[in-house]
Amino acid sequence: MLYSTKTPEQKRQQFRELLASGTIQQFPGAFNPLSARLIEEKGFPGVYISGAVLANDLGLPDIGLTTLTEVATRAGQIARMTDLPAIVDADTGFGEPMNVARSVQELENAGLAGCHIEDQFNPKRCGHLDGKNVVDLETATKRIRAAADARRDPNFLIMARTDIRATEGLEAAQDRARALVEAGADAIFPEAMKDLSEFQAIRDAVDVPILANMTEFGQSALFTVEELAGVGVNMVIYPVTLLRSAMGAAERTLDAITTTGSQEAEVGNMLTRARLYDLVDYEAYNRFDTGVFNFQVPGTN
Ligand SMILES: C[C@](O)(C(=O)O)[C@H](CC(=O)O)C(=O)O
Ligand SMILES: [Mg+2]
Repeated sequence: MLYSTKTPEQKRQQFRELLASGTIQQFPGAFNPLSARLIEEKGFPGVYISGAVLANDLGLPDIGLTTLTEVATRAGQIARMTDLPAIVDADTGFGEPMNVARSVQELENAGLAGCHIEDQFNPKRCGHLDGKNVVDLETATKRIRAAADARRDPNFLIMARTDIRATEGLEAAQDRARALVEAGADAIFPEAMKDLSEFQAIRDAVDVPILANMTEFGQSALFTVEELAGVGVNMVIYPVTLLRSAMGAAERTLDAITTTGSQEAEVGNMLTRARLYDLVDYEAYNRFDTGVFNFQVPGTN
């Protein structure tokens, strides 16, 4: 009821244990707080919060237009609706290394279990598009060092994302991944890997957990969780998947209303009223209300 029953510290500890478990972890992307509850109910171990989704949800393209305040607020709303650890996409960290330090503290305050910070130039773009630029090694490592030094909870996970594969190739990505770990990264997100052997190459380069981004319509094929586990990937995200599904469903329903004059044809695909009430834990609020209001004050009647 109301919100998570676990503290952010407990969730960060839980996240560290999941990553150390030796089993690959699947984190679907929540597009709002309610979808985080659905992810938890379906048995997933954690929630991803995508920068692309946060931007697109506001009707904006994913080019670094969202502010730290917007991202921390929305990510916090999502994180507090679930007992699962939630990690957030912090883009380039919202500025210079000093800003990155502040960003990490704000995301800690918002109850997140970790974040990833990438080595793109600002304005950044989706990692699966052409025309990306990455910052030099010194700038990239300074961002990560600032992030790692700024956290107060040692379990808050700092993941370094590198976009360098697209511009300088796989060996450069291996070198950069090693340098980012050296700078304090707890995990590596190698962006836009072309095939499984590339994930394997990153696995061979570093000892920390690595993440695979299974975003649709991108550079990587949609590998199965078994395939990714086979090359040593520790966690996989489906960042925009639920937003794409939900918006696809919304478009079909709007078209049905237009073409048939009613939404009737789509009702079977909708979450029922009962399921929706279930997700918001309606029943528990009823019980709470009854408990509060059904009492007698001794001696007054
Ligand atoms: C993972 C990602 O950074 C995101 O914001 O979700 C995006 C996803 C996408 O645009 O499909 C990315 O840059 O890969
Ligand atoms: Mg992003």
